[in-house]
Amino acid sequence: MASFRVTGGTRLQGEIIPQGAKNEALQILCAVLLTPEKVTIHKIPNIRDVNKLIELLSDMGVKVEKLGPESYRFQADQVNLDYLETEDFLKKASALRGSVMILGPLLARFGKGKLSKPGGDKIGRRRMDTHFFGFQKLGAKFHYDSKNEIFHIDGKNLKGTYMLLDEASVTGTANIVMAAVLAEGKTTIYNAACEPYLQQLCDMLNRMGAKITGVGSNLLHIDGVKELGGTEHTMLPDMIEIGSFIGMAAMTQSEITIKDCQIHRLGIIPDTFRRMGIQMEFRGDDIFIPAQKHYEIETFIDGSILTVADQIWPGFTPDLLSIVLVTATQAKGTVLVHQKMFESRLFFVDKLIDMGAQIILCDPHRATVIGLDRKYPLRGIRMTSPDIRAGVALLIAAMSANGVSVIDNIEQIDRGYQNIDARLNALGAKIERIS
Ligand SMILES: CC(=O)N[C@H]1[C@@H](OP(=O)(O)OP(=O)(O)OC[C@H]2O[C@@H](n3ccc(=O)[nH]c3=O)[C@H](O)[C@@H]2O)O[C@H](CO)[C@@H](O)[C@@H]1O
Ligand SMILES: C=C(OP(=O)(O)O)C(=O)O
Repeated sequence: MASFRVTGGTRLQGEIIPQGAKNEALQILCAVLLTPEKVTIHKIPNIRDVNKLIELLSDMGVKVEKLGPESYRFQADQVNLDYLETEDFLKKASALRGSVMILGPLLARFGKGKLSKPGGDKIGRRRMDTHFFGFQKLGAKFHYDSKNEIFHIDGKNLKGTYMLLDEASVTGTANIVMAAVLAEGKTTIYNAACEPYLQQLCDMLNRMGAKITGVGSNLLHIDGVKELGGTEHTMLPDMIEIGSFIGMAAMTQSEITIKDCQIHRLGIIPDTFRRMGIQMEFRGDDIFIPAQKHYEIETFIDGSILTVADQIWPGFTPDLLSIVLVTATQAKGTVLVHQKMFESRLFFVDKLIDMGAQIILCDPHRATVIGLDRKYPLRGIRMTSPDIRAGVALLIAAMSANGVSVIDNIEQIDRGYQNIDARLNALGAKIERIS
């Protein structure tokens, strides 16, 4: 297990380019299985989860050609379905959450799919019922081998239908859309998730010949087609990384410019950080954040405590709540952070409390942060990163703290943040990777 040794108290300065979006990449990479033709993808982040998925695709027989540091070409013209029967496949697939999205394409194109329980963050219950209900509505048969924790899905000749999803699951919607594009007839998906990741996936599928309308809304209409062709696709900048950099700049009193953010695709993210008192300026498509000694959290109009809660898109993404929370620890004012979706994502606050932050964990879903307004800096400590976003929140806390911190289990951070130590050190951070 590797660790970061972080010397706190340094200010960052300069420009940083966000990586391609992790959660978009996981969807887009799975979609290459839908066609025997070549698919070229740009701005693929060089992160653990994405690299594991590329390796899995390659082991399944997909031809993978690296064209440049962030560009690859894939061709799934000879997928080896026998590989799905191996222990190696089950083990590799269960190493990340995103692997679940190979099921939709496999079902659509080959009439069957199989997967062991996917990995990803241990942030509470992460059910997958929506995925399988959707496949079943399209006519597939689902079987769960509970002893070995293996999901089986079978069904040739999928038929389009109407479905109302029981929840707007992000990966669930992606999976069902990828199964439905090759089903016969019309599929309507209501209560679909509509994150930019999904908009990008649908746009890419349409370029491959799919017929999807309603993209960006929670009502998707899909006219099934017989086959899909190749295409070229470029990933959006990672909005979670952008939000992480905004919080990091505020906490460390740094002046940074986040380049090429595609601001119009960030939804409510910039406004949410503004409500935390963080100044930012849009300069074309860059976000400039000035060094700020103080930032004051707004109250609601009636004077009551601001609540920042997660919601399905276009609400505030749950993946940035840990960043909002850590940023609030040095703000002036109070905020209630309400993590509705996951029940184990706020427990990392005990580490921030050890560092000197004033936080009351009201229950597993809600934490009240009383900002210190920099009257007392956080203290460096040794801690473990429990999940990807808490990991970066702890990194931000350590960068702002007095003294040295050690963060263990940084594999969690490496899952989703590309070369983060080197990129931040280039701006003046002092982060050392130790093993
Ligand atoms: C690889 C990937 O893309 N992972 C993202 C994806 O995970 P993932 O697709 O696994 O998450 P889901 O959208 O399925 O669900 C997230 C959680 O929220 C709950 N839920 C979901 C929808 C809803 O309307 N109400 C509700 O309570 C679910 O039961 C689950 O506990 O979406 C999550 C929610 O944005 C993000 O945190 C993950 O980073
Ligand atoms: C929870 C996350 O990832 P995963 O779904 O891959 O665990 C995340 O990206 O914040």
